[in-house]
Amino acid sequence: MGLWEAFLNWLRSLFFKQEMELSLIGLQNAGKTSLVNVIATGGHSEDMIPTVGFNMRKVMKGNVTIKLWDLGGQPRFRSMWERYCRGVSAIVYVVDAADRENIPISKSELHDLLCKPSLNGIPLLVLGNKIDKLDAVSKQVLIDKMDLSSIRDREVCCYMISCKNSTNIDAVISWLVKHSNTKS
Ligand SMILES: Nc1nc2c(ncn2[C@@H]2O[C@H](COP(=O)(O)OP(=O)(O)OP(=O)(O)O)[C@@H](O)[C@H]2O)c(=O)[nH]1
Ligand SMILES: [Mg+2]
Repeated sequence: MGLWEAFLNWLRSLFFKQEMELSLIGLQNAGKTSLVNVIATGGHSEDMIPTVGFNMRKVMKGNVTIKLWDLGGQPRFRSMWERYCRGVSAIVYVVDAADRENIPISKSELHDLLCKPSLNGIPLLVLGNKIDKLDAVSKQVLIDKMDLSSIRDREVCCYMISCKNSTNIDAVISWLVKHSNTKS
């Protein structure tokens, strides 16, 4: 970053509240909690405990404070998703790209959620996780299977990531930081 750009960013930070609130959604075992961990500490663990209900974590990235709602993905927790997505700066939807069998369920849960009028217009970041696995689908296949092109009422972006190998996590963080001013 050049000196002038850094100066402008600093100036901008004085006028804009660099804060954002996000919700992490997706089926159980998709890797939502792993994503929070890799964003917060850079670490990955194989044995994770399924999230019961939800967890809240605050992470600082540069001068942006990101408040993350990490929700449980098991069927019994899915009815809470909408409540925790209301008013957030962005919805991050995590999909296990290697679990081909469950992608159709993930798709229908996503589209059911986006139908809710309270979530109108909230930007969506879809993450195909676990691309370190050999049977992970490609980005184009994920976009098709999740029917992302049918979503027209909001900004949609998709990245393929691996929490295990930290692949593309930097792209995720810069997308998030770029969307932090929406609440200012
Ligand atoms: N190979 C591989 N495994 C991963 C990756 N990310 C997460 N996992 C594993 O996937 C499993 C589930 O991860 P979690 O982060 O607990 O999944 P979750 O989406 O939070 O699940 P719930 O809390 O039940 O909704 C764990 O065994 C992780 O180690 C990845 O990028 N690659
Ligand atoms: Mg979890």
